[in-house]
Amino acid sequence: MNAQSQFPDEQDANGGFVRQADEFRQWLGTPDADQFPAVAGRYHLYISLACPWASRTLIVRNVKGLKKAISVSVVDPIRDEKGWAFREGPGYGKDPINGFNYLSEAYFATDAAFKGRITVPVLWDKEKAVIVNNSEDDICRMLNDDFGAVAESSINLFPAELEPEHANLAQYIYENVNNGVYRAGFATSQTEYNKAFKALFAALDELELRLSTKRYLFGDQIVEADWRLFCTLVRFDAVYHGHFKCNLRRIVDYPNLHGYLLDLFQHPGIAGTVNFDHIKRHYYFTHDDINPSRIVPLGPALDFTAAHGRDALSHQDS
Ligand SMILES: N[C@@H](CCC(=O)N[C@@H](CS)C(=O)NCC(=O)O)C(=O)O
Repeated sequence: MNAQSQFPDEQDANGGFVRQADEFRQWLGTPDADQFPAVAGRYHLYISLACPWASRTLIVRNVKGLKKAISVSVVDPIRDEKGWAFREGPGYGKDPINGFNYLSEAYFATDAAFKGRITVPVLWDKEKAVIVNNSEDDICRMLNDDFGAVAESSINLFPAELEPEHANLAQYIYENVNNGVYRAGFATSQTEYNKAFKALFAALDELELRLSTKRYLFGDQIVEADWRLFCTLVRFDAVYHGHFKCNLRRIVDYPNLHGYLLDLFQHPGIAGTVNFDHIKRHYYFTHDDINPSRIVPLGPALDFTAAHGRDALSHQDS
């Protein structure tokens, strides 16, 4: 018999965690350009700084130079039975756009019959007052592709010449690392936990090797898959290692992954997207099936300002 699941609707018969599909998948610019033109000032991102999926959208917004064009608000990291809420606190605040108390209000304003889990990130259209999209993959792609000259940076996080390898690696990272830590943490049977755990550490070993000769996943250029991997790595030692029982090794035990993590953390616009108070309080407090005492550990000591030593790998290949 399997243990009680954190999300009973997202559990298979073997005790494996099967994530729900994103519900809102409309696109900015073409082909829905009349509906949702990609213009400055019209869209708002609702995020949690605890959430790895939402943080990726914030990172893409920052590195693309869309801070002025797309506004952001941050929910309270503590999610209770009413879901994500807007309250005043350190690093989060009230909803400046709609005055919502709960993120669920955005979902029900868009679809009164919505029945799934209320998740971040959400890309909100201030003009139509609806959710455009709640898939972080779609949102990252739209922020990269669709804002043209509105984006202050011309960096391309999805270079055409790297496809399809980039998409394949992103999918591999999603399955084994980003969602792999959740599959380990939310498993309700030993067998499913073991499977997720082994796949996760096999993937980390493979990525460690890959990063021994390349500064970033594809050489000198930072692409979306790097930020995707970063969002899990930066949370790993603080929460996944303990809370999700991903404890074969820590990221500090992998010389290349650790240096790579520090390198990305120290990239302009990134450190401010990482909030360990939100990250730790969210995971340890909110998943009460996994941590019923809701005690938030005080450690580990982490130093993201240490020298990363990765510059030497630049220009070696790619
Ligand atoms: N859209 C993402 C998932 C987003 C997601 O699950 N976000 C979490 C926070 S990390 C959330 O909002 N959870 C709300 C809940 O569990 O009720 C995906 O399907 O891959």
